[in-house]
Amino acid sequence: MMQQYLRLKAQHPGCLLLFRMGDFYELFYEDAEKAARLLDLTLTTRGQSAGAPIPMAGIPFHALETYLGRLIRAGLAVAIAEQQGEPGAQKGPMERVVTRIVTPGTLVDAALLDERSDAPLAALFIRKGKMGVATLTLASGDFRLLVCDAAELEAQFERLRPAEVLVPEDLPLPAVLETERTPLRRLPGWQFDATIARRLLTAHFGVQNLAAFGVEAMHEPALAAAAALFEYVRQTQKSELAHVRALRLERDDDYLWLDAATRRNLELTETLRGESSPTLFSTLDFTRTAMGARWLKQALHHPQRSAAAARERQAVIGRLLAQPRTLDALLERLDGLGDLERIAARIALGTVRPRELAALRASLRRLPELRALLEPHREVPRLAALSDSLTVPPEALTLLERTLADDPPALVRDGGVIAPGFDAELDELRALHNDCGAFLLELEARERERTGIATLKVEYNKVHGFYIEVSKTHADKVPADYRRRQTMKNAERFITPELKVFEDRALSAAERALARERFLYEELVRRLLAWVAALQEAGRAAAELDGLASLAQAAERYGYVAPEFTDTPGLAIDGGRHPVVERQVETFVANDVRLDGAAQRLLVITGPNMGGKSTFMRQTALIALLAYVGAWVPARRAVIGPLDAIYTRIGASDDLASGRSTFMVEMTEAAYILHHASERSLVLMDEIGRGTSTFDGMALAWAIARHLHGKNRALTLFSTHYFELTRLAEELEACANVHVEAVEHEGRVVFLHSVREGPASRSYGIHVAALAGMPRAVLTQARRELARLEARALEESRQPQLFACEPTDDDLPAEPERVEVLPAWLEPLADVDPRALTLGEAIAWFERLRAALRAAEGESRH
Ligand SMILES: Nc1ncnc2c1ncn2[C@@H]1O[C@H](COP(=O)(O)OP(=O)(O)OP(=O)(O)O)[C@@H](O)[C@H]1O
Repeated sequence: MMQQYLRLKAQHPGCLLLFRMGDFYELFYEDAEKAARLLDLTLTTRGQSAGAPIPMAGIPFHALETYLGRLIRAGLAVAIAEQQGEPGAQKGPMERVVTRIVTPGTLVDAALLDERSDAPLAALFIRKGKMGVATLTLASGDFRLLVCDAAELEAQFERLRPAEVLVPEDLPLPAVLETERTPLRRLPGWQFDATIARRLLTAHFGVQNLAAFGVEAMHEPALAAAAALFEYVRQTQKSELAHVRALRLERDDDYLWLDAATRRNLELTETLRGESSPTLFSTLDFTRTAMGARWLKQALHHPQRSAAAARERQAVIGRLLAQPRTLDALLERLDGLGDLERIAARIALGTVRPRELAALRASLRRLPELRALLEPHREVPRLAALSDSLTVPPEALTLLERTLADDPPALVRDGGVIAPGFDAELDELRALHNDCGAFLLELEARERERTGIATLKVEYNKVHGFYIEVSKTHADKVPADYRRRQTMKNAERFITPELKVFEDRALSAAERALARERFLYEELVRRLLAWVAALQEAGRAAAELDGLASLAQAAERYGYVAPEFTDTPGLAIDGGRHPVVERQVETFVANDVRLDGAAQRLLVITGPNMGGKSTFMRQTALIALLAYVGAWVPARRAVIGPLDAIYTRIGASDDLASGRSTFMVEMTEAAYILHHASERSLVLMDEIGRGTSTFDGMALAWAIARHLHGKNRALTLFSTHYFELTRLAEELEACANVHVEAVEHEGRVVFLHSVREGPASRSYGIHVAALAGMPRAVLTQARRELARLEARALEESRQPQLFACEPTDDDLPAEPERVEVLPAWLEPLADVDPRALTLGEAIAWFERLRAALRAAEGESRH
């Protein structure tokens, strides 16, 4: 038996092997140790190997799914070996065969899969700085290829969020993958071969060559990845993947580019802490089906570049909002609609369960109503297309209605899956089983009459089966065709040829009925294969309808508007709000933002901590993103120009795992942006430079801002706590200052959260620290130190400026003019006795003076 175990183990390297032994799945050696640790199982031993006891752990067979779920979530691949044949039927150990391999990226089982998320299997191949990616979502059949820069690895990872990744053994692991929690499988390098892929894929899709899918020479690296991926899936699924019907090439310019940091920072589907709420998705999600939820997540992660595509979706939302009754009826029909997409995949893989087919039948009954609902709105092009996609040939429903029982059990082996009246043989077997009692009574009456023994009984027990019992007193009346089965004290038990035939049939009827059902069920699934493509398409359409209806409901409840698109780069948002934060606070202060390529492409945002800078920047990005998703947006009005990417550098997070300091992460991300951002990119820079010493940080922030303005010419929101950076507006042609407003009230800061033109007047850091409950002594000391620093700064300001700008070709510094007028509010100063002032009052005057000077400078420029 151990030899058998070791052979199976060797055939499935990289898998945890669950080895069926009676009522348990056993694990041995390291597998046992690993499983005992992960699943909290008792580790025992069995037999010996090379003098040492063999570690063993077991899982009761009926709890397999639960334990399997935990192993898969821990990233393991599991092979399950079942016993074959009857126990004791052959000599030696029972035959065992691996019947199922479950890996995180190839899950299709409803019990193990997250209903509301898709996580594909991905394969990577990197050569000469180019990365080929192949992904397959087995549960829906979605198969894609992509070629991109190897440097985009992390961003692609964040976008695709694969459940499992296949990489060639000989690939030096990029740092990102080393720290990834996603399970990695290293496969032999030769499996990553574009020639093999061409052969496999042309055969699979039944085409001469892959040109039909747009595959060209440049896609070689992705094909190499696809070869390994296909082989892996075929091996683990032992299936032909009939539901993988097309290959989609992803192009970099299909979608708005969101780098890894941006996806995380904008908290699209996961908060920075890794929770699922509150996020953009959790806020907008009113979907009624799991398919709809998956569609919406996917849509939020893939804003399209094309304004035309966005407008199509917008139009659907608009129509649903204009026709509340249609929307209500639509929601009612979507409620409880089965997961057509995944059911279709399971049909193709031959793993679909009876209840899922019952759900499919119920859903197919509803599709015509859903379609009828959309018919009157055919002039909205997307609705017409969705309505057309909801068509599944009626034969599929007819077949299910005839074949499948009304309320089938969860598993085929429970019996009762096939409808009565569908199959004569099955009906007869079932009748035989059910009519047992009647037959026996009838036989008893007949035999009594024939033998004249009034006490004759026909009975059954488990050990001896059916028998006719005659008391000893009547032994002489027993007919010649009775065969003795058992002798009792006072009676004899007999069997007749007729009863024997009945016995054989009755006992095996139940078993045969079950076998017949299994056969008919498999036949049903095979016949359903013909409609897999139609079901997939209907599923996708229902998912999109559900997703768009969800966006419509969000728009309605939260008061969103349809954004407009323009061809001129820039953003003009009136009364913009942060979709998630506005749900968390009592009153949200709406803000405007204007960015355009020519006059104002760099906004320097200053103001106190907690003032709302990050919220303002993020909401701008979210509104732009939602616009290209095709959703309505939280604003009074929004006009959005063409965008190719959103980049963010927000917050400082230590990347301890890869040994990069906060500052290193910050600079790496910033460098990436400077290398990639274009005139059509929206860039958010939040407090860049704060990870290093003040002067270093300030100098870097200053140079980065100038680069974004002059070289990238990107649409940039640049928040900073370096007040010196507000001077950029004087030097750069398309730079302006805004600040988040806060007022002091009785020695405390009150945040108004409104964004105003011009720079902030001072840093409220110490007040915020007070709000945070900093000890008084520390605050007092800080105030003193601030005063000292400011005094020194005043001194230094008489010396040459720290960051006097050297004129460059692209920015002509505008020489600020001095204003010689004293504003009215300064007049009371004339009456103040400096010696009577407290230090705090003196600082306050000093601050006001400085702010006034700056404001005056600003005004004179305008
Ligand atoms: N426009 C707004 N209306 C109402 N509340 C807001 C608004 N903007 C921000 N807030 C509230 O203020 C809090 C702080 O905002 P935010 O994180 O944007 O500040 P910040 O200026 O970026 O601070 P820090 O510099 O410390 O990161 C938010 O969590 C939110 O509760």
